[in-house]
Amino acid sequence: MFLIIFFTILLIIIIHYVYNFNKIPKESGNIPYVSGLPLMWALIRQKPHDEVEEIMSKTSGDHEIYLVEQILTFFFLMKKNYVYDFYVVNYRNCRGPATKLAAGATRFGPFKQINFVSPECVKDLLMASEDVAPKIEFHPGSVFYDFFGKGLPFSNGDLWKTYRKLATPAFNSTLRTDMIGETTMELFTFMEKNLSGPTDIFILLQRITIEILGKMAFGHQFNCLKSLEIPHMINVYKYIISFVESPLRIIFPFINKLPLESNKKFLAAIKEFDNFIYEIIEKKKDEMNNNKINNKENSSDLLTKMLEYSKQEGINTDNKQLRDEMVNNFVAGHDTTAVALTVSLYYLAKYPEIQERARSEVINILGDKLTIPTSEQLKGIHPPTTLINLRKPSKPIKVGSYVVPKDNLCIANIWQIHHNPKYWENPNQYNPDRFLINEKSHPFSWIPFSAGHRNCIGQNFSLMEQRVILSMFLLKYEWTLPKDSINKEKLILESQFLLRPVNIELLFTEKEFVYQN
Ligand code: HEM
Repeated sequence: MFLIIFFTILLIIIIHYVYNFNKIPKESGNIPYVSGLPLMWALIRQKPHDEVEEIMSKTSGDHEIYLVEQILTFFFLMKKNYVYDFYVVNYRNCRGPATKLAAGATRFGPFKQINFVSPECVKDLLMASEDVAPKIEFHPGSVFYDFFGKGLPFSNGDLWKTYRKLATPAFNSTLRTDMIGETTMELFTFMEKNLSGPTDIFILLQRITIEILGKMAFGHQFNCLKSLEIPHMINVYKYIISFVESPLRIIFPFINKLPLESNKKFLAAIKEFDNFIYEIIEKKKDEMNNNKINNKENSSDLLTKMLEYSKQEGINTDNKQLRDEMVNNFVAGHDTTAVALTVSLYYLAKYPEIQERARSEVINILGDKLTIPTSEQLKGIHPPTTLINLRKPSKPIKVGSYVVPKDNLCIANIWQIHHNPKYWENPNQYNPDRFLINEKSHPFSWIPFSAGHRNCIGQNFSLMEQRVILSMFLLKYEWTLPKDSINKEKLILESQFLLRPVNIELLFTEKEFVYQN
């Protein structure tokens, strides 16, 4: 049955493409149209992300902005049962000119999308006011809405303004290096107890970034670093994410309404996760109303701070909206940082001389004993990052010398911006020094956390987290790529819901340092 559906859909796609091949759509205005065919072919062959981007970059030539057709291509990655990809230009970028990371958001279906690949054009898009270029929103009936609701990344107008206003100061007060450092020490103990030989670093870093996010977002310990067993709530969460990523359900949303066992299981999982978050919200509210929040330990998480600010400002917070904010922070805040760190550790393994230089930099600032850095010390250490953005103009918008017609999905293709040879010398070469010599020649040529009023609210937190973890790794271990690593020649990134590294195993050797209090 599955095969019949699969081949029928494949046939429809092929007919659609043959029919539309190089036909310039009327709605593209003066924007150049680029065929999505070469990209589709790359996706069929399951090319890694950088090759897919390169193919698209070659196909689009020098255009700063272009319109491509999204394809309903859904190739299941058999090994992981994950979607490969199903839109023409993959806007979840990653690896920037030096070490970079990933993450993403998605919009699927038989739509056209406008791809922004130059800093000048992206600037006009990201700086456009919200009434011209709002973010996309999910609506009831989609699995995205069921889980993400109307959290910051997917809301506009007064709702977004109110919660961004509450979250901004709350985020600033979560910048505590001690909590991250202590959790990193837990990670080292976990590694000593449970791991030997080559270690899948992404899977490992997922554990610590989830643990840190639980503490930072709502003061909860998931205990991902206590044993090899994955905590129940994290399994529930992972199940929800795998469901939300299911292409068939996004393309044919009616499936979600059918009385299928899988749908019931999904809704039950959401309910379980929601109850878990609602309980935390209720507990925090109760603690605050009864003045039980009196020590640093349980008062510096994001949720508590948002509740405190809402009380001070006289803003009524709705439990459902707080739930949406927590869910969105949770999803936006751990794999992104885990990928960034994985990519950093990978390049430092691939280039041992750069690892040594990074270690010397850290030792210079922190001394040569394993220690938790302070915020002051962190200012001297420089790590990297990157990402995506989705806008759907409600009115025609002028971008460079083009006019983007309304209702077209606009994507800032950060990958291509970060690899644009017009702005970066040898963009594919790993060269962290380019940031020291300030090679960035345009304010929008390096936008890992986006820019403008919808930029990443977790940027400072993530950068601090990366700096603490990376510097502590440099003090504690030396690491290399195993001889048979599949990433030996180059970093393989797989396009899933978020861009993910594939089997980045590293070999760690402990350095002989004593923990310094
Ligand atoms: C390396 C790590 C991260 C990267 C590369 C990243 C990247 C981004 C980017 C590019 C956007 C803007 C999208 C747009 O312009 O449409 C964004 C938004 C957002 N990020 Fe991050 N992010 C990271 C970490 C985090 C963390 C740790 C959190 C929270 C704990 C977080 C929470 C959010 C939220 C809530 C938004 C929506 C902001 C709004 O629309 O007002 N992110 N992120």
